[in-house]
Amino acid sequence: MTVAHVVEPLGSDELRAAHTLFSAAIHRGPADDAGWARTSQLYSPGRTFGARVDGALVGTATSFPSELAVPGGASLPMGAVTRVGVRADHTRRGILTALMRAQLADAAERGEPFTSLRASEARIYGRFGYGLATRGRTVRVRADATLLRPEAPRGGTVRLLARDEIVPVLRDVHARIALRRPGGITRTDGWWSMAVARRVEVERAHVLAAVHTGPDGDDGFAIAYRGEGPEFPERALELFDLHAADLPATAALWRFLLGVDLVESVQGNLRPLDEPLELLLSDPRACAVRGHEDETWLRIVDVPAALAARGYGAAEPVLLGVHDPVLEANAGVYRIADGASERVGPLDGPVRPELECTAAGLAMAYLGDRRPSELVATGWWSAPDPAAVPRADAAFATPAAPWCGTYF
Ligand SMILES: CC(=O)SCCNC(=O)CCNC(=O)[C@H](O)C(C)(C)COP(=O)(O)OP(=O)(O)OC[C@H]1O[C@@H](n2cnc3c(N)ncnc32)[C@H](O)[C@@H]1OP(=O)(O)O
Repeated sequence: MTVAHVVEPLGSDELRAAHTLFSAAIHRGPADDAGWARTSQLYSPGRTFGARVDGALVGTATSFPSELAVPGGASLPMGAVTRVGVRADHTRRGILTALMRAQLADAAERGEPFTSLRASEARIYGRFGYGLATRGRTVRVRADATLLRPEAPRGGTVRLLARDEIVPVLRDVHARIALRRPGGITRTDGWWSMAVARRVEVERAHVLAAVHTGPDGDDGFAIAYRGEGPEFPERALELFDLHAADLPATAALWRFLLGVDLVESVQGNLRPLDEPLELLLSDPRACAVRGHEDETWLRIVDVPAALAARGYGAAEPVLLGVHDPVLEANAGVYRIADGASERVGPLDGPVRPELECTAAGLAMAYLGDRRPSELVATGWWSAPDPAAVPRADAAFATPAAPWCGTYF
């Protein structure tokens, strides 16, 4: 059943109501004044949509401006979509569909070639062209710094930050290093205020924040809290954030965390799939992998711009057909050759594609998370010409697993 609804951008005077609606949709109460003062900063002017039925607000979605690092070193504007919710008595009537369409049209108008989000449930966003583009793993490491192999990279020095240094220092370090890996995104001041400063200043929580200094200055950091809740054993640290420019800095930060007194384990959620913890440890079993989860879902809003912006591995040319019923301007046949991409015709034109995918399927390979061959094998892509599959694998290959590392 669909109902008559209107979707439109919300003014600043309606953001608190939108946030309360979202909070209720995820079974949380409304923010108090102090909480709202923090959390409101994630809302960027003009980027929140509301859906109304008979004048009443029944659905909302917002985004904040960010940049996304793509393979090859470039980064492009991206809308970081968050706080999506529909009132429980209005679900399954097309409200989210209308919000998503409005938001994607808005991103296209703003010239943002991507939107990205973290999904509360994995079945929601594929129909709008989102594909699972980065994944992570949850690891629990026995806390014992002597477990790091003597030959493991040592890095430079690690220092703890005072509470009032945490946000200003880490914001700058993150901005310097976040876009080195495909999938990395920039954070707004509103993000820092909501995600970190709130914990430090409003909740007065104990925060262990450490910075690594390498040969070129500060190049990595970690934020950890005492793990709370039934999933954490006694004396566990929960690693909220660990970004580093390279492996020596990563190893030094882990060595530091594993050596903190009165800590028996350190749990990192959604760590990069290729973070080589087991290779750094003398006892690889000290690192228990507790699960793999989806991290970010990517919507390629402007396929020609996105395909042109990323780098490609050395490969013979590939003709890729992209289908996109939601954003039809993306549909067409793209030729990827000599490290570049161009659209060479419509899907029903004389240039026949060797491989075909949807926007969601393309997003799964775009940052390097999945190889075209695995997507063909599992039916996400089709291969009218199977000989093109290894060529596509070589073209889309990336040296590192894509990873975002920012919760939004
Ligand atoms: C980025 C983020 O903020 S993630 C947080 C998302 N929000 C939540 O999870 C809060 C709780 N849930 C909700 O608010 C709503 O159920 C939403 C936003 C997930 C979906 O809103 P709705 O208005 O019900 O979606 P809509 O009616 O447009 O659904 C479109 C299609 O998606 C399907 N769908 C929607 N939600 C789900 C779901 N959770 N699981 C499976 N299918 C779903 C619908 O069945 C429908 O399919 P159909 O066209 O074949 O009938």
